[in-house]
Amino acid sequence: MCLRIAITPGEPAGIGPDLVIKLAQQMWSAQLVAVVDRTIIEKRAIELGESITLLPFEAKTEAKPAPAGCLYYLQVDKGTHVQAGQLDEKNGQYVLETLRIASEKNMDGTFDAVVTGPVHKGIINRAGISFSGHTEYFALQSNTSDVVMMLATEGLRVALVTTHIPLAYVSRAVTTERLTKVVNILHDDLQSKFGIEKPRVLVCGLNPHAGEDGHLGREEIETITPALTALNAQGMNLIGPLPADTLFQAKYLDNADAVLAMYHDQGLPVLKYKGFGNSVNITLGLPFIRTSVDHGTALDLAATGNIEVGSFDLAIREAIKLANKKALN
Ligand SMILES: NC(=O)c1ccc[n+]([C@@H]2O[C@H](COP(=O)([O-])OP(=O)(O)OC[C@H]3O[C@@H](n4cnc5c(N)ncnc54)[C@H](O)[C@@H]3O)[C@@H](O)[C@H]2O)c1
Ligand SMILES: N[C@H](C(=O)O)[C@H](O)COP(=O)(O)O
Repeated sequence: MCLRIAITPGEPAGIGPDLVIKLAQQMWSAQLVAVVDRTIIEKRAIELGESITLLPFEAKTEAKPAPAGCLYYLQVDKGTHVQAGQLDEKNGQYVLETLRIASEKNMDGTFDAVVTGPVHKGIINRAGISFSGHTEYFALQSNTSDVVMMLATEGLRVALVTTHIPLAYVSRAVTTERLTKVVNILHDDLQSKFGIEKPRVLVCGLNPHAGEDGHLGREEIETITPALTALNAQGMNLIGPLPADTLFQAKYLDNADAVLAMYHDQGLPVLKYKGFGNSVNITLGLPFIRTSVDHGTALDLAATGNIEVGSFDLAIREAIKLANKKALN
């Protein structure tokens, strides 16, 4: 069976189109379908000096991979002219529309997964649309109340209790209810998607030194420890809350399947320091498979050809692997 994978290149002024063009130079085992305005790809290919043949996607025909140098596309009309490196809010709605279509067509079974290129959250908001990230957007589109952001690189997986919220809101967002839901989603997906029978998860504290017995904050005593105790009583293997500044060392990580961080910049800088460009972002708990790159729009590099494709390549491979596993179950 040939899988069908939707690819959203993301912000058109960023490196998403470049990544798609470069990765289409090889033949994939699945049918990759870019959800995009074809003129963006054609123009960027000329700017990069790459050749690419675009093939219209037809859902009714049998899925088959495109030959190297070719790419299937599903047309979505852009809002305005695209200049590499120059954000334009008139394309904000266009970017969102590519995500909406990818989501809808994953929900209806047209696609087996979606791999997203980087979007610029700021310009979408400037277009008048409240948007904090793909993770939250896909949750909303698929009517899923709770999802979990997890990034993975060789030897390290980091999942987050909270995602794209201001730091000032984090303490209030780390509730027993949210922790319980996140741990359950993480546990289930580590088992079902990654084949880990009894996941062992290291859980960070929220405060410096995990609160230092309450002298540096009480969230560990009042919220995190009781939640972990209750979940461990149900048979989970959660270790923590541990001081986040010292848990990221081989001594602890070698025996762990994932780290659960309380907030974005507690866990992701460590993950990206270890594996930037070679990591994948996976949304857990969604009704469909979604992977993404570990980097942003890199506006400074659009149309230069001077980009690393490692993370996008990994995101596609991971999506294919997860979709194959799902198809076998
Ligand atoms: N998956 C996503 O949609 C995603 C992920 C992260 C950030 N973002 C968004 O991207 C925008 C820009 O964020 P930023 O400037 O913090 O991060 P960035 O990743 O765009 O850039 C950080 C640095 O890394 C470099 N870089 C990034 N990707 C690269 C690649 N593939 N090859 C070579 N160099 C690369 C850039 O040139 C820059 O120097 C923000 O709006 C942010 O929210 C989106
Ligand atoms: N938090 C992600 C990262 O740092 O790589 C990134 O902003 C993308 O998030 P979404 O997948 O929710 O867009």
